Order: sequence, then C-alpha cells, then structure tokens
Amino acid sequence: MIIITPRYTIIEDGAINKLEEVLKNLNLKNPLIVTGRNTKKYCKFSYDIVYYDEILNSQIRFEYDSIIGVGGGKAIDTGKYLAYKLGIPFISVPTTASNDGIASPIVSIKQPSFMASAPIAIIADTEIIKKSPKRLLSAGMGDIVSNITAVLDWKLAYKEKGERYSESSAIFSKTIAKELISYVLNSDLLEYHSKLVKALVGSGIAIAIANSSRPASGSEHLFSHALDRLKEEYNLNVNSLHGEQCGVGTIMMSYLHEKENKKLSGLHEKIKMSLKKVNAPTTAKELGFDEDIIVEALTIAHKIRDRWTILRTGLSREEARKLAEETGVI
Ligand SMILES: NC(=O)C1=CN([C@@H]2O[C@H](COP(=O)(O)OP(=O)(O)OC[C@H]3O[C@@H](n4cnc5c(N)ncnc54)[C@H](O)[C@@H]3O)[C@@H](O)[C@H]2O)C=CC1
Ligand SMILES: O=C(CO)COP(=O)(O)O
Ligand SMILES: [Zn+2]
Repeated sequence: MIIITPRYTIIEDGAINKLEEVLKNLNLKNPLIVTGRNTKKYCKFSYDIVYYDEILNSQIRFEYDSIIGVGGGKAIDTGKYLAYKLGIPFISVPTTASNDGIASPIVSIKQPSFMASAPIAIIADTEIIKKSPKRLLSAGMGDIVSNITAVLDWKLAYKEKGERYSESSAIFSKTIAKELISYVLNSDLLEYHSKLVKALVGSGIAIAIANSSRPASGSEHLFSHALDRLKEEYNLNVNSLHGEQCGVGTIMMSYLHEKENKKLSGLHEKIKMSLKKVNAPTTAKELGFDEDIIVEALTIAHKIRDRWTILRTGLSREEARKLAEETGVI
C-alpha cells in the first residue's frame, strides 16, 4: 500500500514567507494561486491568481506546474481539485483552521467526496490563522471532535460488517481529538489556534495513512452531509459551516454510542463542553436550523453514502426526535 503525505509541513508564525523557498526546493516555478476575496490580501506574490468561485468558468491554461490554495475550506478544496484534475502538485496555505481539508487527500466540494492527492506541502501561518474569524476557529473544533465518533463507527463497521480497519490511523485520529478536547477543557485557550492547526493537519494525515476518510468521518459527517442536502433541497438560507454541523452531529452520535457501551458514559457531555468552551454551536438554534430539519437530517443520514455506522439501517422520526431532545440539540 502506498501512503502519500505532505513533503513539507510548516506550522509557525510567518510561515507564508517561506512559500517561495518551498517552491524552489520542490523545483516548482509557475504556480497558479486559488483563493477567496477575503484572503487575496495574503497572496503577496507575483503568480497568477484566480478566485475559487470563478474557476469553473475561467480558462485555466495548462502552463502551470502547480496549484497553491490560499484561504478557507472552499479555496483549499477547489485548488486541490484543480491540481488533481491537471495532475500537478498542490500546496495548501490555510488562512484559517476550520476543517481538516487543509491536509487531507480528500476533495469534498460536493458529496460524495473522493480521494484525490495529499498536498505536497502545507504552509500554515499561525499569525494569519490566529487573526482569522473566531467562528472559523470554533468550527475547526467540530471537525476534530468528529474523529471520536468516526473511529467508534469505523470499529463498529469492522466488528459488524468485517470492514477493513487500520488500528494505527484509528488510534492516531482518536488521540488527536482526545488531546485537543483535554487541552480545551483544561486551559485558557491561549495556544488553541496553533494546537487546532496541528490537530487538523494530523487528522488529514490520518486520512492519508488509512487511504480513506474513515478515521475522521462517520455518522456525524453523514448528519452534516444530510443537512447540506436539505439546505439545497429546501433552498434554506442557513450558512452553517461544515465543522459546526459535524460538532453538533458528534454530540448526538456519541450519545448513541454511549447507550451501547457503558465504558463511554459521559462522552457526549464532555464533547459538548469542549465545543461550548470554544463557542462552537451545540444546538439546532445555534446552528440556525429548525427542529424538523435536524430530525429529518437524522432520518436520512444513513442513506448519504454506503458507510456502516451507529445509525445502522437508520433512525425513525420518533427515534431521531428523541435523540435530538435527549442531547439538548432541540
Ligand atoms: N477535503 C476535505 O477533506 C474537506 C473539505 N472541506 C471543504 O471545506 C469547505 C468548508 O470550508 P469552511 O472554511 O468551513 O467554509 P468556507 O470555505 O465556505 O468559508 C470560509 C470563509 O472564511 C474566509 N476566510 C478564510 N480565512 C480567512 C481569514 N484569515 N480572514 C478572513 N476571512 C477568512 C474565506 O474567504 C471564506 O469566505 C467545504 O465546503 C468543503 O469544500 C470540508 C471538510 C473536509
Ligand atoms: O470532512 C471530511 C473529514 O473531516 C471528509 O469526509 P467525507 O469523506 O465525509 O466527505
Ligand atoms: Zn470534516
């Protein structure tokens, strides 16, 4: 099995100033930068720049030898996708820490997400990230706590369906989440932004090691993808973020796991507390959804993809409502 991980990972204040040195070391001379309107200010380079939401209708000339994604999740995901399509290296330059797409080999612009290639380099400037909107940094916690239920689901699929399971990437992914939860619950959060970036990078690498998003995406992500589907279907004007949705999903899915395994008692409360500590949403109201959308998302989540989880063959409306009520989500 071939495991491809980033060749350079730089996580420090001022890291963005090392981009040209990294390009030189990689013998890359003519990158195209993919970014967003809020993050173009960080692209102080002489290279061509394109906005991620203009890619689809812009003529991308094939002379580029690499793609650099500078920005949040969509900018990075779009750049990663373009690099994969063109068969050229991708460099991830996150300007915030909202999800593990900054390091993963996955492209999830829309569902189903697919396995592309890991960034050849990750350049995370903690000075820029620290100044990014707090809401994005809160969302990142949601995409990390989700590793807890993702690994519990993966183990369940191994036991109940004989699915391939990698103990090493599962332990790695779970430990990353447990360590960040412990830091958040027992500190003044002064180092939160840099610990969050390291956790998200680790989570992306765990996906690369497993060659699957299983270590970081289980029933809680199915719930989040179900919400995305309902947003589209009902044309809902809700701008909840991926990590925020996954955080609320993790509260509920960890509760389902707790009910089947006494050793996990108190898990969902601990996860909820860690999300609250960083001001991430823990209820439907804080996410911006009506109760009935949360209930409906819970009843369709198991159908989002062929991935066996604690949801098994799905929740009835009554079971879904009861779950959301007992966890305080509605
Ligand atoms: N490939 C993967 O493994 C994954 C990819 N994703 C992708 O991530 C997307 C969600 O990403 P999010 O970041 O949650 O939302 P987003 O990308 O939709 O929005 C982030 C917003 O924050 C802004 N922003 C970023 N850094 C900033 C800074 N330093 N200062 C001011 N504004 C800044 C961006 O310009 C953008 O408007 C999904 O739609 C999906 O495409 C999500 C999860 C995993
Ligand atoms: O969001 C992800 C990991 O955090 C990617 O997961 P999916 O495979 O569910 O799109
Ligand atoms: Zn995620």
